[in-house]
Amino acid sequence: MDPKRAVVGGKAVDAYRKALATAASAAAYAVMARSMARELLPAELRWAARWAASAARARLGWCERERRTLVVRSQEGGAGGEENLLFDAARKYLASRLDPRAMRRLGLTLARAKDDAGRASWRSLLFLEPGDSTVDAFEGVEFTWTCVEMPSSAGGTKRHKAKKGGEPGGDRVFRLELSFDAEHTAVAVDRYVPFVMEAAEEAGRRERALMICMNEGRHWYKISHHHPATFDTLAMDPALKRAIVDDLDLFAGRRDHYRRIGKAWKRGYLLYGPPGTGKSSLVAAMANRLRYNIYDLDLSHVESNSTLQWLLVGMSNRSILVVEDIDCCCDAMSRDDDKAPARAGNEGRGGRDTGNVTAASDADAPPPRAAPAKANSDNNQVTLSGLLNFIDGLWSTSGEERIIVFTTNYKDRLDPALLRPGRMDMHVYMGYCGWEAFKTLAQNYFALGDHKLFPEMQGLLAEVEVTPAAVSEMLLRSDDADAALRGLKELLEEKKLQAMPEGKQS
Ligand SMILES: Nc1ncnc2c1ncn2[C@@H]1O[C@H](COP(=O)(O)OP(=O)(O)OP(=O)(O)O)[C@@H](O)[C@H]1O
Repeated sequence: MDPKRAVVGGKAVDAYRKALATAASAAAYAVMARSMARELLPAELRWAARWAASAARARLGWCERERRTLVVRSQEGGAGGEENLLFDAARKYLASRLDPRAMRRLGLTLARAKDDAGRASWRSLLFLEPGDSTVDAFEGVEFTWTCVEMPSSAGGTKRHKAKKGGEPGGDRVFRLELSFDAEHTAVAVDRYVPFVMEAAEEAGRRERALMICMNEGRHWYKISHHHPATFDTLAMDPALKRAIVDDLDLFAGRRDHYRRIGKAWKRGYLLYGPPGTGKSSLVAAMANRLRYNIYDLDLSHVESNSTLQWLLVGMSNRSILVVEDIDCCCDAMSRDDDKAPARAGNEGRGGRDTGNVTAASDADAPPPRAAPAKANSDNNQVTLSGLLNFIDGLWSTSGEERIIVFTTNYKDRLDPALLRPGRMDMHVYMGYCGWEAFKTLAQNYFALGDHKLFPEMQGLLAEVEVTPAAVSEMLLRSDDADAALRGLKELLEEKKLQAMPEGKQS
């Protein structure tokens, strides 16, 4: 062995021994001093010494802050009580906040969720292990969540324990403790706890499978909604897309605003443009963004205003009511009304009746004349005014967070009642495929940001009317981007030729 290294090693061992001896004697002195003080000093003097120490700490700003703790048990009122919804919400909220990279130890479990149609799905869920804590910040205040294991006798029935607040399949029961500085009690109770509940609800909504509901008789039939359209995949003018997204986000976050101004929390969009320009895709993108269910109302299957009312009140909150091709519905309703003059003057509820469906604007229609009783008894034919009145009236107060979308290929054919200001809040034109829309499609289909055919494509798209649906169809034809773009170029050239006056085609 190198003698130099042996000397250095020996010195290190000596230094370590000395440090150990010093630490041991310091600890022994401390223990001795504390027991001497306890025996020799009277209680009053000890109390005074403690008081002086804490006063000194307070002066120097070292005072320990007063803390408050809210205990969130899995069952209200202890064992066997009602399930505590806040416990569930807090667990869900924490699951979305816990970061496995930042924590030494975390629980992981599988949770079973059911969608509105009763279909089950599984997802993994992180949770705090007993004895562990995590800190969350809200409005600049630190909140500490701690998971505490409860004595087994306090946990309720075995079945209950396994279901709520317990380890899946086990019989251990936990509670959550939320602690914070006492001065922030109002923030905790008035704002943080509601925020946690809201965030947990939102997390639940994000996980929930979406449904599309179709009417039959007075009922809605639900099926899962898996339309993959999103605002990223929608090919349309970027500024218009941004405006719609902003409008939707503003709407969805405005519960208090709508309450304050005393208006129903609903918003109407009229989507118009040629077939195949993405109106239905836009509705799907809206639903996917907001996590709303879609209610696709087929008015041709609705026999009467009363059926319509049943259907509308049967819709859930946070949903989109869609009436496609509303111009055709208006036509059909107008024709019905022409054929049945006896019904005139008796449509709708609450006396907001126009009687004349073509003049469905409730604002402009003359007051209805008293109608014969017979006419009243069979006046239930569904009308545009019935639909609009109900959407504006009773229905809008029977639920919250509703979006109404009417689509049409022919805006100019619409009844003026539909276009009246305040009825459809936003009119969105879905047009032919322009250069920007094409770039989105090229990106979606082939992850292409650029291509040698792009300059030519840009020129052709400026001259030719082609729908995004037709472009999508050409891009779908091949997995090879070059081949697909060549096919599309041929289609555009052909369309350009067709659009030329006959003499100029060569
Ligand atoms: N703007 C678009 N962005 C992306 N894809 C689109 C767009 N427009 C159409 N498509 C494609 O074409 C298909 C048909 O489009 P969609 O049904 O949304 O059009 P539409 O305007 O609702 O037509 P219609 O008026 O006939 O109901 C979609 O499934 C999609 O693949």
